[in-house]
Amino acid sequence: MYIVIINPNAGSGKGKQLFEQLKEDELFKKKNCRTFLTEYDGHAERVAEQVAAIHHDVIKCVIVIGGDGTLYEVLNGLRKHSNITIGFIPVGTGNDFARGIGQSDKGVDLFRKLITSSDKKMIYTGKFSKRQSSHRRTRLFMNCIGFGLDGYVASYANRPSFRRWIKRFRVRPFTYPIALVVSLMNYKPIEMDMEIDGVKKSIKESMMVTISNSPYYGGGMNIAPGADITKPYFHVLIVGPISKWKLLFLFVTVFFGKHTIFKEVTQIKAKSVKISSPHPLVYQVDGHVGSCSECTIQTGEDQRAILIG
Ligand SMILES: Nc1ncnc2c1ncn2[C@@H]1O[C@H](COP(=O)(O)OP(=O)(O)OP(=O)(O)O)[C@@H](O)[C@H]1O
Repeated sequence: MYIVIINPNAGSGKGKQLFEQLKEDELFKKKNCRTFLTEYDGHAERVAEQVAAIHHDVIKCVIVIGGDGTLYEVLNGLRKHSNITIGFIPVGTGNDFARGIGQSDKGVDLFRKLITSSDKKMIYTGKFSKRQSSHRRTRLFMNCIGFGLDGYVASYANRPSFRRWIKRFRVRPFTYPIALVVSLMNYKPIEMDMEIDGVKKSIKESMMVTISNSPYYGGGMNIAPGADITKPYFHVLIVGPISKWKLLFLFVTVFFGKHTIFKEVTQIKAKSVKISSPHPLVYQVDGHVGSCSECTIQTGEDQRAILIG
């Protein structure tokens, strides 16, 4: 059985457009895919969880049609069923997961490839656990988790009014760069303590810390050049104190993966990172925004098969 979970709103309506095309596709009709359209934030996760609980032994693959945020939700909905393969058709704003695994096909063609081929990639999913008041909550992620400026940019980019503006002026590929420029205006560096593979590091001032499983984020920014989701370690990037103008310039070079040559940038490979701060830290994880004062991030344990077509 194929399960297809579609976010119709992803990519400002691209999800819905693709669904309309798929409904006319012979292979889609023949395979009798069970299709679910998401209706709200968190719906994809609920659907994936419920469907897997009932049909886990007959599901061939869960195909996600959406952006990285929808993929993140489905991954978490399936977290008790690591044997279920995921297929992903990107129709989002950023599409960084697909870029990271080198998937260039799109739309109906990609759907046909995923259904007819059995080529899979085993990937490591990241895991983060934050302390919220008295309890801990563990979640999985595909691409990256970023603290500080990263969180502010994602939060701005997710605002419905900003998304409407982006759609109106047809500047969707520039969603994250524009959000970055606006967020930077009022941004203040963060203070934190880190523990990287057990080694303590106290950071008085940092613009951002990004822990990446995959090279890209923000719609094609090569934030962790060389990161590989099939390897059991993260690329941790720490940007120290830096002027706002220089940081803007640094972000131009991120598209070419050249930002690591700046003296303010430190890049470390690690399996486990612990972050704590006396102040709430805003973060983004695969485009979802949150805040916490302590977080542990790990990789190397959870593996999952991804259909690559
Ligand atoms: N029907 C819906 N209406 C509004 N929001 C939705 C709906 N379905 C899902 N969502 C929420 O929209 C969020 C963003 O969607 P998604 O990430 O798929 O697209 P995107 O933001 O365009 O792409 P990207 O993450 O690649 O930048 C999802 O994480 C989910 O919480």
